[in-house]
Amino acid sequence: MITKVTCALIEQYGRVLITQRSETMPQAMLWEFPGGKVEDGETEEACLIREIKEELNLSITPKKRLTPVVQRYGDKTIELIPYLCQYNGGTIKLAEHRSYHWVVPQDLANYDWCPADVPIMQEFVALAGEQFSS
Ligand SMILES: Nc1nc2c([nH]c(=O)n2[C@@H]2O[C@H](COP(=O)(O)OP(=O)(O)OP(=O)(O)O)[C@@H](O)[C@H]2O)c(=O)[nH]1
Repeated sequence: MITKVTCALIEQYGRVLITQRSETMPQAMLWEFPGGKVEDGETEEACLIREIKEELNLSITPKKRLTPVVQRYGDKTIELIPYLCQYNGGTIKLAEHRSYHWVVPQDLANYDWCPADVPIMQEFVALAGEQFSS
């Protein structure tokens, strides 16, 4: 069975929000785009809005679906579904994560990522590059 997991690429002032998983979470200490598992009967967008409120206390609007990544972790397989998201408001309060950074696209490759996030991070960097060259 494939578990659907959404993740949010929340942009503000040319930076994107990334979060570091805590010592006690699977993929401990690695960086990710925040999000979580889609519940039964829930849309991907509703899942993101709920997870980002629960985990970070932020209000967002999902704007554009990027390319999903299927990743095997041991005996579990996830489909990680990324969305570009608009930040609407709120002050970050970390409920689960160890830390967070607002990062410019050219610095994203310097972080130690969850394996599933690497292609998503690269797609985002390519999109950000297009914006500046047009
Ligand atoms: N949220 C999130 N999870 C990710 C990312 N990349 C990645 O491999 N995962 C994996 O996706 C799975 C689900 O993540 P999660 O644990 O945050 O989800 P959740 O809070 O809804 O679930 P839980 O309450 O059962 O732990 C984990 O195995 C996690 O390691 C990512 O960018 N964001």
